[in-house]
Amino acid sequence: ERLGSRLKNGPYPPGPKPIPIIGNILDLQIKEPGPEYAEWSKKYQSGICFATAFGNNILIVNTQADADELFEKRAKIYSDRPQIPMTNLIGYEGMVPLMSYGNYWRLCRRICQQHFNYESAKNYRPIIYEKVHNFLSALSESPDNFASHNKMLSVSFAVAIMYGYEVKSVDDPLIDAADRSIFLAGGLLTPDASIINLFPFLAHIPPWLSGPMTSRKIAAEAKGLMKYMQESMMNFAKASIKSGTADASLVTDFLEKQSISEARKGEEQAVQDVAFTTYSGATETTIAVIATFYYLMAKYPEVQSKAQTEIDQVIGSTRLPEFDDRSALPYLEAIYREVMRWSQSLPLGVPHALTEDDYYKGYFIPKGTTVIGNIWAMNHDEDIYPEPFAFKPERFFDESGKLNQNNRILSYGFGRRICVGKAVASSIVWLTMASTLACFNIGKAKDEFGNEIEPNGEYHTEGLVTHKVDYKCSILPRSQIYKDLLQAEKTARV
Ligand code: HEM
Repeated sequence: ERLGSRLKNGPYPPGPKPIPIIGNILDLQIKEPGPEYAEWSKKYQSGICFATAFGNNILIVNTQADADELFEKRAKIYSDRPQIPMTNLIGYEGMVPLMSYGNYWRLCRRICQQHFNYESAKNYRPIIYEKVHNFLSALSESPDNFASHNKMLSVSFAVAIMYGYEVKSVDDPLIDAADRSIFLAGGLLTPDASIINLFPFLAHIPPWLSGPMTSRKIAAEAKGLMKYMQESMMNFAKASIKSGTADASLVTDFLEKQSISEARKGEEQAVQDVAFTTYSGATETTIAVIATFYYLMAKYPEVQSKAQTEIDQVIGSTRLPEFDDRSALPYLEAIYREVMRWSQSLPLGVPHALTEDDYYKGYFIPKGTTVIGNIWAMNHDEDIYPEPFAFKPERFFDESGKLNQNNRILSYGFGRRICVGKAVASSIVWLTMASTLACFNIGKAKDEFGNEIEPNGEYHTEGLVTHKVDYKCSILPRSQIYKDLLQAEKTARV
């Protein structure tokens, strides 16, 4: 049947030769798929490569030009998601990144857009200032607890803007429940380095092969924890409205609106789904980017001191950086772009799926194909980024010394499924970078004999997300003035 389809419709794009029945499963089960798939493009002389596994088709898109053509120009048919049967068992059918391209996704995406677009992202600025300054204060008190402070920054921000909930510590039971649920779900949706996410068929393999009873138990636990977090947060939001203490947030604003006018059918469920999605989408990714930034500042002191000189010249040392300073700090902007290019928290993005048969560059791509935008490959494309493994913010300047036009952050993905929180993410990451460089010198940690310790440069992948492995670095205040400024802010908030 497959051969008949190929003869009738034309060849599939090139790729490794499949083995009967299992297809390319062995080619796909690899530790670092981003670089490996990028190699396929060199080997097969094609920006798009094709593979199969147990009858499921996978298209790997390795170049920006092909991503633009398929995900952007042909967005109408390249915006679905591969359906993973485990999703419903875990109760994650309300997660926006996993939803199929239909009316319920449209409703959720519209809610996200209303709340996270560039203009709306400005409404979150007061909360971003508060959370970033809390983070810096905590760092100045206990710099060795960087990982915990970094987590606190992202989770406390996410639940504040979604539920108006204030996290007091990263050990908050509701945060624990959400994180454990996401961890367990990640293992089920992408066992064996994201295999089920790529090949939904595998979720149907017989019990004696997959041990689904264990999977079902884990799925039930993940679902229970997610429901516990969601319901507790909703109850908190309702109680805070009743007592007149509610802070503005997606959920509290919705509940208040609902009490005075009829909310659209299905909207309450959508608001709940968006809130939990935002928690999971906004936390791990942001944590990974900020951990990478601190690592790179410890590794590249010359980049750090150039940015600090720029900050000192533009802002001086009598106040902390503000969002209105952003356009006056081009070198810092280049650092933001380069950090986002150099490492990506989602190296293969989130897989899309094709809803109709398509023809591209003389190749046939069948309906239902899982389409992976290899962000890693595009961010390491030597034609666009010479010396792609070097950390060089200078690559974002033109010959006249001005920031160049390349301001597209590929790490946010593609087309109609592009990260809907990118304006919010950019704000929180940028302010963290600017404020960190104003307040601290990041350097290599030293051992007991005063020798510098190289920070650990490793990453590890859990599900689709790549995390920075913990490392040691030294974080020292640049001056008493910043310490006093942070202390004054903290006192004002209390
Ligand atoms: C630096 C941090 C972040 C990175 C690198 C990132 C990256 C991504 C990527 C690669 C996708 C998939 C795009 C595609 O399918 O082509 C995505 C989707 C998504 N992101 Fe983000 N993200 C970040 C932060 C955030 C934040 C802060 C929010 C919420 C405020 C958010 C909400 C979402 C949602 C809801 C989706 C699903 C969109 C859909 O399927 O329609 N993300 N993100």
